[in-house]
Amino acid sequence: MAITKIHARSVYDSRGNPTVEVDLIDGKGLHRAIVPSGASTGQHEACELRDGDKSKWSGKGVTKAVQNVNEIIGPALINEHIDVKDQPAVDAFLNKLDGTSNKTKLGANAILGVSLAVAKAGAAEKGIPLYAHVSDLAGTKKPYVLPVPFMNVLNGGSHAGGRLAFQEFMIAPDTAPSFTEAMRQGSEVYQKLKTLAKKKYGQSAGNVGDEGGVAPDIETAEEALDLISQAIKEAGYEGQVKIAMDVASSEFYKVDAKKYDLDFKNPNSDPSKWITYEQLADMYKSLASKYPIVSIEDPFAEDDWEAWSYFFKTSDFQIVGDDLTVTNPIRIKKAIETKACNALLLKVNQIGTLTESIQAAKDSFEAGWGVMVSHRSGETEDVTIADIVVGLRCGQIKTGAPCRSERLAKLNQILRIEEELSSGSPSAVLDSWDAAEDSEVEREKAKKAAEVRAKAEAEAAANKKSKAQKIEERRVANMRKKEEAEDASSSEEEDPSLARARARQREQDSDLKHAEDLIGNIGVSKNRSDTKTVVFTDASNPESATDLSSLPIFNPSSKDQFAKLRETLVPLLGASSSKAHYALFLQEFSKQIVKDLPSDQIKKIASGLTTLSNEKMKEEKAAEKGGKKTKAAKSKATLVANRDASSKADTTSYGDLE
Ligand SMILES: O=C(O)[C@@H](CO)OP(=O)(O)O
Repeated sequence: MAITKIHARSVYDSRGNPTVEVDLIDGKGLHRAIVPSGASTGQHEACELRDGDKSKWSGKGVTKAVQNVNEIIGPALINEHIDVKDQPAVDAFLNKLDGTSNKTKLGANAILGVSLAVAKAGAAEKGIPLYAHVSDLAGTKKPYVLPVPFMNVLNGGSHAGGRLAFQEFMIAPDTAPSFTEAMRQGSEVYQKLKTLAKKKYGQSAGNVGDEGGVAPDIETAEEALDLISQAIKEAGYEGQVKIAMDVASSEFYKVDAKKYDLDFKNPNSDPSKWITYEQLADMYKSLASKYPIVSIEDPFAEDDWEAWSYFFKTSDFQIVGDDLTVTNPIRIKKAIETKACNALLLKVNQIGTLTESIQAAKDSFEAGWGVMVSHRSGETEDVTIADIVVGLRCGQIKTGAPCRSERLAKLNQILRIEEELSSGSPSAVLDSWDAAEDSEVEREKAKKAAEVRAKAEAEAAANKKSKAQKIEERRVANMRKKEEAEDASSSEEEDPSLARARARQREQDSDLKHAEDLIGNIGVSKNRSDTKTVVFTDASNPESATDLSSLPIFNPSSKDQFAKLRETLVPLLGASSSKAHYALFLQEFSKQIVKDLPSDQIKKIASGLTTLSNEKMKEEKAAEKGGKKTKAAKSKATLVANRDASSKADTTSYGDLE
């Protein structure tokens, strides 16, 4: 069914900040999606395009993203006539239209709004619920799995004004016999907790944070966990309702010191008390020995890979990657390879399209990971993630406390789905967990299959390589034979000048052949004395050849001569930087050009590039998002916001954190 109209507008999220809403109209009607927004965002997330005009919405306007939908994405997509049921084709088109690796041109918020609206249109055209359409797209097995709701009932870190460093304390009713029952248990524990918090810490402790959790001014994780354990006990669910934490530790990681500062909201925090990742890991293990903790998210900072791998090796609960993996297949791959965690926090706006989100989940499943679908701290009435978690059969969702409508909208949608799926029969969370256990087995099988496939692919690659080598050997042997034959005949009967021309041509051909993988029509070949000859041929006149290696500029030895070489080459090569193949060319080129260096030198070069890439990313983010603050900057804002805070919970400072 053809799309007749795509229209975006700026609406507001749960923090009162502008966000993108997209309406898509086709023969089936109107399909609407609203994009969420994070506060403790990972540095590696896809670009959320903000206007940056400080005179309006403190720079948080999304008019550019809206304009990109209305003027670029909408018309282009309508013109393309892609079937709305073909989500991968739509999302591939959107990515191509954007053309950047992190959606910095059009904005991940603009792209995601369209991607999700298309998904809803696809479901409507098929006449099935969105979760069923997502399930089709992902190829997930049936029966559907209803998720365990991980409810964030106590807020700390950068989501609250108190001194508590850890960001989220969640309850997980994972033994409830149905989603409906899980919700009842969660809501009862939550109400108990609110009463206890107010009793112990005063009326303001009952004020709720961005995600609906209470925010008492407590200092340590133990205090928070004691309070929650007591609420679970008093509600009558001891042993049944478990606990999970999102530490969001990037917020209190001191990059230079490589340490974690649990007192990060105190501007006069004592550096001698900052702890190493090993000490933090020990703290988690000691907490888990006292409280029923089943899952820890972001236990270490987003780039502290060593700490993640250490923790993975030495602990046995669910370790969830959020800022670490940012729903990005490349970072997920790295986390799988380095054995950094065993679960993914899936946030659609971290990557920007439904297809890539599905891929992130599938990659995670294939590695035997768990997947927890997640809201953002800035949410809306849009409930798409409820359908995604059921459609992908993830078995886990975190979407805040059972409080505040933008949180409950998702949980209420799952209640509807449960009703629809069970039609009154006791379909259950327990069933889901049984099914989830089944899927554990399936995941294990899938993991094995993937290992076998990887091995086969590696062998195939090795075979391919030796085949290529054989072809090359055959080519060289044939050429040698031909040369010998030609030399023999030319020495017997050929005109000497013709023979010379032929020899020269042969040399050029050989040079060109050897260099075909390097740079266009520049040839590289080893001559007999083992110095490299580099011959440039003019395609329009093959007789004209220049030996570049004989030019002094290409034989540098002093520092100045190398500088001269760099000044000559950089503008020559850099002039092509906007061309499509440039990045690919550079990847291969840089590999070849450093391959004779010792490993420590290569490492130095690589780390220089990483630093450059980080700086670039920051600049791009600042420019494209209109000066959106980095995590470090946000932490600073937190310190400032709390400098004069009284010992009571300061919920007014939530806004300052953004
Ligand atoms: O840290 C998180 O996991 C999320 C959601 O709870 O917070 P934010 O959306 O602010 O990144």
